[in-house]
Amino acid sequence: MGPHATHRCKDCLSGRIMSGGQAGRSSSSSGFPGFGDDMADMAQLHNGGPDGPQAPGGGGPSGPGREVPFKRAKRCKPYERPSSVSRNAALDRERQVMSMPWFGMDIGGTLAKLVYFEPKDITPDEANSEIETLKNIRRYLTKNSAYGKTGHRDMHLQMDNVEVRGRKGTLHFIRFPTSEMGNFLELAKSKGMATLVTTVCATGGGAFKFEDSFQREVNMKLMKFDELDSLIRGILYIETNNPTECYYFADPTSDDHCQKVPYDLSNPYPFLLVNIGSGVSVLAVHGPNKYKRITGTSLGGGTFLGLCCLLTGCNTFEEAIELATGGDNTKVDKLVRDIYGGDYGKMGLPGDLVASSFMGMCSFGQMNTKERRANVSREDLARATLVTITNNIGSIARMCASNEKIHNVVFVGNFLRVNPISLKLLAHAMEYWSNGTLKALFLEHEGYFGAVGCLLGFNGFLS
Ligand SMILES: Nc1ncnc2c1ncn2[C@@H]1O[C@H](COP(=O)(O)OP(=O)(O)OP(=O)(O)O)[C@@H](O)[C@H]1O
Ligand SMILES: CC(C)(CO)[C@@H](O)C(=O)NCCC(=O)O
Repeated sequence: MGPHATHRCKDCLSGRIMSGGQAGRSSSSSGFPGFGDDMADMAQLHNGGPDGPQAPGGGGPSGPGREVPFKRAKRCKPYERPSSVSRNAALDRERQVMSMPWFGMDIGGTLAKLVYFEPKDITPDEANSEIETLKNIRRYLTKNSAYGKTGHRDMHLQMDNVEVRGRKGTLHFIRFPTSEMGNFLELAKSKGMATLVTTVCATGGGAFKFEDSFQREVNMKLMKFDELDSLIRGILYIETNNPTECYYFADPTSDDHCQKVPYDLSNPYPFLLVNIGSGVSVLAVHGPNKYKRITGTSLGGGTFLGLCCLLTGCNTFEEAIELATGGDNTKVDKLVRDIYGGDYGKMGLPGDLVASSFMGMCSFGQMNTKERRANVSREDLARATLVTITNNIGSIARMCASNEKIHNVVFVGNFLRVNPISLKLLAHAMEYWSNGTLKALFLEHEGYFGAVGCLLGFNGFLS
């Protein structure tokens, strides 16, 4: 589609974006088959530290001041024979983590993601010696799809017959709002978790925030992992284990011809990774242990949900997306053609491009603003909010990809859950504004990679 063509896709409307390895299988000294000792290196390599103060301009992308150039992998320390005390502590750790049940948890700003590994290769001896509590927990998790009022198992994402830490089994994917952590811990307690000696692998900000509550309420130790290390590790693992994990959209703007097409991501590097959670992190990934966080923005999925609730009175993400699906952002936004009467041809800006988000709502925007406001529905407001947030993220992603000279842009995070409008908008934007040189890629397990990555990890834990 050329710059002057009209953008007619109902999913995108005028929401065009402006301006725009394989997981290791080797055995390792950790004793966890499938994982090398690369996590420790990874922790040293990445720029995972806190970002420093918010850049001026508030919600915009965190600026170049936050960039930290690639650090070279530190050389391994010369081998020192571990003392018997530290050896015992390490063995203790390993024993705790290896004892079932195996969970990986990513406790984010909005959603907590819990990945449960159900072993399917249990020997008769093991089955006999397994305590009742453990059997009950397994039954409870695998036979239900809802837990309490707000916990859900995403059954369509379940992965059977996978290998984790040398065992064969099934991965189950469960989520609940982080705000319900108190109830989650209550539930875990009521199922007898506190009677098991358990260490849970955990990541995300909540692994730090809720560490004491886990210990106090359910006698669980958290083995903490960095969220971005875990994210990448999880992506590589799931991509390796699911041949249809990665896809792109062919013809994203066409209602009739738009198609989801599988994409082979087995040689992924380099790629730009855009994680759209409550906030957004943008990473340049050059190898399994080699990445940097380029930038981020606080205008993310949390912003969409917050603004949408304020503007429309809706209460859930699902409701917000449903409203947006029936809305028209051109009733709310000001388009290039509202300013130019048509295209701004010299700069390649088509008339149906959003020139200014939400400007149609403000008093100096239009002569007939009052009537216009009266004509705007909740659906239109939801759509405009979704398009605004998506466009902004797309624009940042595009600039980062071009600065880093990277062509594949992988979008993940739960903002993309049940959200084909944003998926297609991002797909179109990457392609259109790069003259076809950038490709937007998406992954089926959207928001679960961090939880999977830390379930797999052992080396590289933070404490
Ligand atoms: N059922 C849901 N409830 C709330 N938000 C949802 C839901 N489903 C999808 N979302 C969207 O996903 C976003 C959270 O995504 P995700 O779980 O990837 O991030 P997070 O880990 O909570 O946040 P962060 O990584 O920034 O700490 C929400 O802000 C919202 O836009
Ligand atoms: C703070 C995190 C990393 C928590 O997951 C995420 O919400 C984020 O990347 N926020 C954007 C922060 C910024 O760079 O402006």
